[in-house]
Amino acid sequence: MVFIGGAGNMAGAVIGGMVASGYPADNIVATGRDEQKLKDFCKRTGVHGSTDNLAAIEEADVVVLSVKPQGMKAMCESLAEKVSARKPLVITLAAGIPLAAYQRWLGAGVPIVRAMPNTPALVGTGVTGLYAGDGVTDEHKSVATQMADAVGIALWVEQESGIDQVIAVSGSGPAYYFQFMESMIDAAEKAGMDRADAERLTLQTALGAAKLAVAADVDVAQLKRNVMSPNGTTERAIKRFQEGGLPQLVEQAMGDCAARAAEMANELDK
Ligand SMILES: NC(=O)C1=CN([C@@H]2O[C@H](COP(=O)(O)OP(=O)(O)OC[C@H]3O[C@@H](n4cnc5c(N)ncnc54)[C@H](OP(=O)(O)O)[C@@H]3O)[C@@H](O)[C@H]2O)C=CC1
Ligand SMILES: O=C(O)[C@@H]1CCC=N1
Repeated sequence: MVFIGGAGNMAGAVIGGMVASGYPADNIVATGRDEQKLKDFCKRTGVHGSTDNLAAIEEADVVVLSVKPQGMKAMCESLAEKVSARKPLVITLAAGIPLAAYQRWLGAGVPIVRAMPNTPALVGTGVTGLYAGDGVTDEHKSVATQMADAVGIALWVEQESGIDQVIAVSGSGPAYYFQFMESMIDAAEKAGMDRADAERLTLQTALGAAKLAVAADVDVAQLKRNVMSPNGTTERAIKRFQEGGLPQLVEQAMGDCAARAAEMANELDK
């Protein structure tokens, strides 16, 4: 499996998670332009590295594309001849680029899966949304599912627009939680707590809440009520969140996120 842009944030997290889960590092090649960065990454993970994309994909059955959306067209066009001749399974991790664009850039008939992972893949708790284009076989789907399962949970969506919904929930979602944690840490420090203590307590609380929510047989609304004593402290805090419009704000932010993914598709060089 060859990851183009493999030492980057997203592919690096997927590769790190795959290797940690037992996938043989020897079967993975990461490519990049920055030789030192690639070297450090390969040393850390045990995978092979190359600064030559064309040489790296020479015999690849699976090519994972993980460069920034802005660099995707040029990168695909540079691989097109080889990819359209050999037709490996191409899995793209990019947000905001529709399958139709890859078909233009790589040539028709190449099996392409759009995958939308998230960075918690690095610690095996990732979420990957998947969408299969034309010509993707069950065998291809099982390869993509295996990659996703190795680093967390997978969800196949039926419509390509489902990928934008996945981005709004889980692709970008880790950053929403990091923002919330950052705000809690800042507030606790402002209130007089030592920053390191604030960080430790905030992170453990986030971890505990997520673990409890996954394990519990009641929904998150009930778990929230379980923390709220009538006329107690939590009720006062939650009232402030609700009066401040947090639920609406979350809905708007997720809407903006999905809208940005759709907008990015219109900004592509044709
Ligand atoms: N970050 C995230 O949480 C998520 C990102 N994504 C998607 O993943 C993709 C990558 O994002 P992210 O990892 O954040 O970005 P990064 O910039 O961290 O990673 C991109 C990598 O691509 C490499 N690269 C760029 N051009 C080339 C090229 N021509 N040949 C080989 N390698 C190249 C860069 O290497 P070098 O520095 O050596 O140039 C860099 O390491 C994006 O398309 C994004 O939409 C999807 C889900 C979540
Ligand atoms: O912010 C972005 O565009 C990428 C896609 C999902 C998470 N990061």
